[in-house]
Amino acid sequence: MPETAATTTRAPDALLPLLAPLLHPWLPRQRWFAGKGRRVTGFSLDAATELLPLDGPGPGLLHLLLRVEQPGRPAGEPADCYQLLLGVRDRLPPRLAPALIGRIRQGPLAGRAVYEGLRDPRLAGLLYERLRTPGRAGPLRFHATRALPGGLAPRVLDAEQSNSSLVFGDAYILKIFRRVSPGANPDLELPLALGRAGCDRVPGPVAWFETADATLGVLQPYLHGSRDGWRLALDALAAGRGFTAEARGLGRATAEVHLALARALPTLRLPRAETEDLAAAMDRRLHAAAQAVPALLPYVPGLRTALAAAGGAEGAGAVQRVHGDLHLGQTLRGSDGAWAVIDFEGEPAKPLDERRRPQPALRDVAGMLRSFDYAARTHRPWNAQWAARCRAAYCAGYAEVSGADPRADPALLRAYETDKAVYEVVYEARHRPDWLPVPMSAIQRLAAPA
Ligand SMILES: Nc1ncnc2c1ncn2[C@@H]1O[C@H](COP(=O)(O)OP(=O)(O)O)[C@@H](O)[C@H]1O
Ligand SMILES: O=P(O)(O)O[C@H]1O[C@H](CO)[C@@H](O[C@H]2O[C@H](CO)[C@@H](O)[C@H](O)[C@H]2O)[C@H](O)[C@H]1O
Repeated sequence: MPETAATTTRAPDALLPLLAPLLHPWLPRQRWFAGKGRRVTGFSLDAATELLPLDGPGPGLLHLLLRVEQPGRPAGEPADCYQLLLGVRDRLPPRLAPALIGRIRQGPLAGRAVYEGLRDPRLAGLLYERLRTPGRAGPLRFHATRALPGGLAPRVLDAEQSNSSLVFGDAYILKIFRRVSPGANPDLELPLALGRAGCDRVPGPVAWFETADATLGVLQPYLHGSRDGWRLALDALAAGRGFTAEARGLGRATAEVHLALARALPTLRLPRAETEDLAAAMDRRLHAAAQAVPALLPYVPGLRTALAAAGGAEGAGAVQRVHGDLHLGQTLRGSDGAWAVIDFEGEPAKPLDERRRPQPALRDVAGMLRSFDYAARTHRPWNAQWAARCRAAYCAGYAEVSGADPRADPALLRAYETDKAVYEVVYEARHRPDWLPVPMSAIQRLAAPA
């Protein structure tokens, strides 16, 4: 693969002391920073690539794979690795002032402003140009599956969540993974497989970039004019409208995706010992969660009972690749009314090999059922009936396409809902403490006898 332009891979030892004082206060404030609530005790660099020189006349663009040391890491596990794209300029134009991270204090680059490179259209445009022109830049490899148009204006998507996304000319969206783990990211792997299986519910990747062992970013068609299921659900609630037709359509779309994943990738029937392992893993997650969020402690015995069903329930052993973090915010309804499913990364807090493991398709169904509950709970007054009707319509739509009604295995569904609600408690405690009561109300329900 050709080196597509002059690229310097900086000696990390020289850069890190200059950047560390700036990154130290900035990093924990980012929504996508997964290590919230734990001190940052040090940094190291896996790679530092100058996509544009830092000491040239124009803005520099520095790509970093940064390891962040924090206490409490299990023995033998590496520190979390984050992908950063830093802009470096002498003078920051006023429109980029909000993107400032800090100014370098010493060395040959002293006085230069370091800022979020993705917020600079010039630098974001350069990244897109790299994707259009497959090749290498230091350790970074760029791939494209088709010819892509040039000259598309970039903008950052402000709905910043676990990752960062850039839209180019309302034609393509580039997701930059923030926490990077070795292995194929399912957000590239699954949409590619779904495309091969002829599933048109998922926008297919048209370009991506990676290192030898990790996926770093994926470009896919931007569904211009679409609205996400979460916003649509909240709008319906605010207007006092039901959402059952939409929920049924979502159930149908989920089943189509599951059927296509089962065609494209292996499905398995696990022996009882292995389903017991799945249930044991849920139990371990519950205990870890209760340590992290003590409010869970009184509910642990009841939740354990609900989780145990995952070991022995009827359908527990039928597993396949799944979405892994399905909720209303991962669905988009186009102007034609058709639903698309996005973000196949799985739960960002879980290790990659766990996210890629085949699981019962009910895991995704349970995720979406939780989401209807979330939407209803964020509305005042709480509209329990609205959620119940959506949940029933979603399951009915799913059954119409797949031939299997998720409600036929209530104990298994409840186990997966419980696992999801436990995950949500930890997620909210870390990222949005004000939202903690939402999954806690589900915890109370799920911990009570069925
Ligand atoms: N193909 C797409 N077309 C239109 N909007 C999209 C598309 N993919 C993602 N989005 C928008 O970007 C947001 C973030 O994307 P997502 O994949 O969920 O990222 P994250 O992993 O950061 O949660 C979504 O909520 C959605 O609004
Ligand atoms: O979309 P992400 O991959 O970043 O997923 C994470 O963030 C979600 C919130 O943005 C979180 O979802 C939870 O909140 C939603 C409402 O904001 C709700 O619809 C979901 O049902 C609920 O799980 C998700 O869990 C987390 O992984």
